[in-house]
Amino acid sequence: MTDWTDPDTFAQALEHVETREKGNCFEDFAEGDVIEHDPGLTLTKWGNEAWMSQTLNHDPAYWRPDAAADRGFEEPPIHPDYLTAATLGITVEDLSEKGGYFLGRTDVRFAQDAVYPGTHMSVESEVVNTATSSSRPQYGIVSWRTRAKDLETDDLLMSYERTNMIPRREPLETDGGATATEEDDDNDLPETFVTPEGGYFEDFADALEIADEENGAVAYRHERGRTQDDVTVAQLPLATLNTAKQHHNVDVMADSPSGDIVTYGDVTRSTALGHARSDERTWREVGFDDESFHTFVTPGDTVYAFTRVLSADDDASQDTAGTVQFQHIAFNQDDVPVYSGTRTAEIQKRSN
Ligand SMILES: C/C(=C\C(=O)O)C(=O)SCCNC(=O)CCNC(=O)[C@H](O)C(C)(C)COP(=O)(O)OP(=O)(O)OC[C@H]1O[C@@H](n2cnc3c(N)ncnc32)[C@H](O)[C@@H]1OP(=O)(O)O
Repeated sequence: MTDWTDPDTFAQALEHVETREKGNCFEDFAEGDVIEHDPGLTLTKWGNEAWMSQTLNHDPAYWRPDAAADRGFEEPPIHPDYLTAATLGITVEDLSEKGGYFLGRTDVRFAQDAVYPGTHMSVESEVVNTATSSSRPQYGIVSWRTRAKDLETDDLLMSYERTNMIPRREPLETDGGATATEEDDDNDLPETFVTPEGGYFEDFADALEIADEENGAVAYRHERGRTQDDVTVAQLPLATLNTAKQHHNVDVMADSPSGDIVTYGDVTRSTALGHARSDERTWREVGFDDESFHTFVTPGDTVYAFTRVLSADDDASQDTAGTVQFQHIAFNQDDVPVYSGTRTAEIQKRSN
């Protein structure tokens, strides 16, 4: 009788059987398609705290009831980064499990003042664009508009537009691109770099004024770094039901360009944002735009953050805050940018 567990026999069996594949290829997406994502996720205090602790988002308003009350929350709410990561995590099985890389995201907006633990989410995505990748004929580029709702009330919680590279079932016959353009080496970095004196709205507004007078920029780096480990690379994305093999299958990823599992883009950006927020008095997160993931982050890499202050506007949802627009750049131990994006946040005023 055949012993199917004999290693030689089993190796032969593996050669002959089909693999029950997961995920969709580029050809499976057509503009206008709406996909309702099956996995549900209940936003838990545990998930929230695991995410925030490991990404160094230690703002007391998300941890302590008294600090939450001071900020106008009923209880410590779900952190906007965890809400964002959990929304995207649920979509991976349908949208990008085939192996697509998360290239970027824009128009990230939060529809509620706060979302609380215990909220059951339902998430859907609409295909808004499909495009040929001129540089990589084995991939296409797909963008989706994703919306997360409260399953019970149907209220919108958040939405964004995300873009991924998605493997084609049939690689396109092209010359492979040759689209590289001459890099423009000219940079127009200012001579003066101003650092705000503190983390209140006025500190950012004052720094912008000084920079303006000196033809400079408000730009600085944050001291903290977070080295990527099993928890950040594999555990955090899996806790959002993100099934992307990039984050947890070392065997498959050994043959990929990164040669290793890679950090979930939302972990990279949330970690950099955590560093930045530790140097400011955040009141509310308003939104994010033009987010890009420039290169891989792998276990052992350290994520640092750099901030540029773009504008400060004395207008917010309440008088005790103003609105600041930042550009945040996450970079690694070799000073290579791995993520960039603009962020709009309400920042507390000093008089508060
Ligand atoms: C959740 C998840 C996965 C999932 O979801 O399941 C993850 O967390 S995974 C981890 C986070 N992620 C990464 O680790 C990727 C880091 N990144 C890279 O490693 C490199 O980026 C690359 C190897 C992928 C490509 O490398 P590269 O080929 O040198 O890159 P580029 O030439 O810049 O871009 C190629 C083509 O993508 C177009 N393009 C770029 N950015 C955008 C954008 N923002 N919007 C629309 N189109 C864009 C570009 O316009 C070009 O288009 P063409 O092919 O037509 O020229």
